[in-house]
Amino acid sequence: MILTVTPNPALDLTWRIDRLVEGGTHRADTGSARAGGKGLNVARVAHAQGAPVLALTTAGGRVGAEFADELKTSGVPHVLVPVAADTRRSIALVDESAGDTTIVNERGTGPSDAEWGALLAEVVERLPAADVLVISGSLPPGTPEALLPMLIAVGRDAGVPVIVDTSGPGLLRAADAGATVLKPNAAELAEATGSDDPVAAARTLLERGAELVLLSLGADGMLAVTHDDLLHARLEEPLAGNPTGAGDAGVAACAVLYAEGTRDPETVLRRATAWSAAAVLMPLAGDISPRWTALEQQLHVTRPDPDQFRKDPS
Ligand SMILES: O=P(O)(O)OC[C@@]1(O)O[C@H](CO)[C@@H](O)[C@@H]1O
Repeated sequence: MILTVTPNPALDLTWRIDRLVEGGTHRADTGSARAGGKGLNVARVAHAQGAPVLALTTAGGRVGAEFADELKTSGVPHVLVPVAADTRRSIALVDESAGDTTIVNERGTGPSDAEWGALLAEVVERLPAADVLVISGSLPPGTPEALLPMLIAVGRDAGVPVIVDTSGPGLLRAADAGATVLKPNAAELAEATGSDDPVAAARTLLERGAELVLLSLGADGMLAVTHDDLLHARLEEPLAGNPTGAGDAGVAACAVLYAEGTRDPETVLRRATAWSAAAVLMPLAGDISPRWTALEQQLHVTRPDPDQFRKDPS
């Protein structure tokens, strides 16, 4: 079973608009509201592909009630730890003409120490049945620094691989705490390490303890960086659509393979890139298109020159 933990869940609100105009008023058909946050998306994708999952997160207030309702309807197995603070919202405006999406993520309100304790206790209780632990998404303001290392430590103590997709200082903390796989995007990695050389920055995460860094490059595909290899997977032409949740689909692919005992970096990279691309074809985060198998076959996988990913300082 894949156990996902989402420390900062969100009710994902998505609207499709013809064209985003800064400062303009937009009209849209009724939008959708879905229980989101990165770990929820990972669980949804893996569940839809037939993998056993359990999504663990918190829910609180009026927004949390809507979040819980939608999650129940989705059929994704889950456990919600009740919290006092309102669950946050994440707003996605899908610009149909530009083919891109603008996101506003509320920062969220952190649970109390007792509520964090209850979430951690749930993780510990469920871990014996898990084959992999996924910790995904941002950490709400006020999250104790020790929380992420503690979550990773309980996963490691249970003997399961721990996959972490987070941003900010949490990324380095996760590497230090012994996360098995890290999945930053290029901007998150640059921000956390201060380096304009993504491959060198990914290798610093490996030195801190990870065995694999999956680095998403948006339209340019994904890199798999290990201690002794560098692989790049990409499609000939990038796909147009809604990229929200594409990275989560990549994490789901990695989790499914790790849960099955497949840790070969090239296999993981191919599946993660294909599921990410297949997510772009779907209107909402948390879904992937059945075209993923065809996309996987169309991928170009190379051992590139690491310098080609360096950001030109000019
Ligand atoms: O604020 P975070 O946790 O970094 O991101 C939250 C979020 O934007 O990420 C998902 C897409 O990856 C959305 O479903 C979700 O609400």
